[in-house]
Amino acid sequence: MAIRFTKMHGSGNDFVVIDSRDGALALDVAVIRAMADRHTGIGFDQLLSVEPARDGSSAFYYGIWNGDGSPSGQCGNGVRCVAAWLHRAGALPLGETVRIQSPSGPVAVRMLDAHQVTVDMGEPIFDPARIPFDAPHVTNRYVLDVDGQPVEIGAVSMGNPHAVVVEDAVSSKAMARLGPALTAHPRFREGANAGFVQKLSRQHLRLFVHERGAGWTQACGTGACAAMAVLRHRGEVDERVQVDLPGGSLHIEWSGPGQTLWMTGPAAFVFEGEWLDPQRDD
Ligand SMILES: N[C@H](CCC[C@H](N)C(=O)O)C(=O)O
Repeated sequence: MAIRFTKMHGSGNDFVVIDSRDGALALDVAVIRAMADRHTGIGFDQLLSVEPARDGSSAFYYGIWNGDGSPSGQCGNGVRCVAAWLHRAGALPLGETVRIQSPSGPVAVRMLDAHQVTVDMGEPIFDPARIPFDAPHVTNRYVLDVDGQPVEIGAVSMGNPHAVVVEDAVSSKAMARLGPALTAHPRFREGANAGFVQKLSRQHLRLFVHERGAGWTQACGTGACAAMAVLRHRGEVDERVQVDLPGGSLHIEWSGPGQTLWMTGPAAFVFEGEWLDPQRDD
């Protein structure tokens, strides 16, 4: 079966976007993993499907799968690309705010221009039971045992689970080991995206993320939201923060508990193509 797709990226976090507004898409894990392969497939961090709305108040629903085939509840860079894709398809006028349903709930997107998107990401969730993260109650800091070593983290959900390590200078060797270890830590029973954030000032962060289901990525939108939210919750950053990731910068705005968090950043088109089922013999 041939599947048409659009290749996109948000600050270097790359995606395949598939039009399933007719609701007909049915992909199994094996096909997603084959498409994700950067040698024998298309290559992507996540696959995003644009589907008919599943509730009365959203314009569309979008599905999210990591390159390893695992599902996710939210994708910050991805939903900006879905918004730009809808705009290019004539389904989202510039400046109009539209609700898009995701597996973890609705977000609201607005095209500032053809390549910059601002997203109401909802309120960061610190309740361990909703992250999910194994802890008796909410605190600003948790200490995990990683291979016998104590590691201090913040834990938060943006519709997907995040472990945030705040370090002044994370050695790349330590980070290379800690990223996968935190992603697979048993206290995150559904896994976690592991962010390593350096505070350059109260308005400026540098972030590296080892993503659940995708590994180290050029950028992680929910990771940028999570890192800012953890530091804001500790009172260590202002309500408007620039987050620099290897692939680009995102702008996060959150005044605090009870308020919604906004993320603004780019969305870029790369190419369009057709996935040919590798089993086809023609
Ligand atoms: N790996 C994530 C999903 C993609 C998140 C990231 N690409 C973003 O921009 O937020 C997870 O399994 O929760």
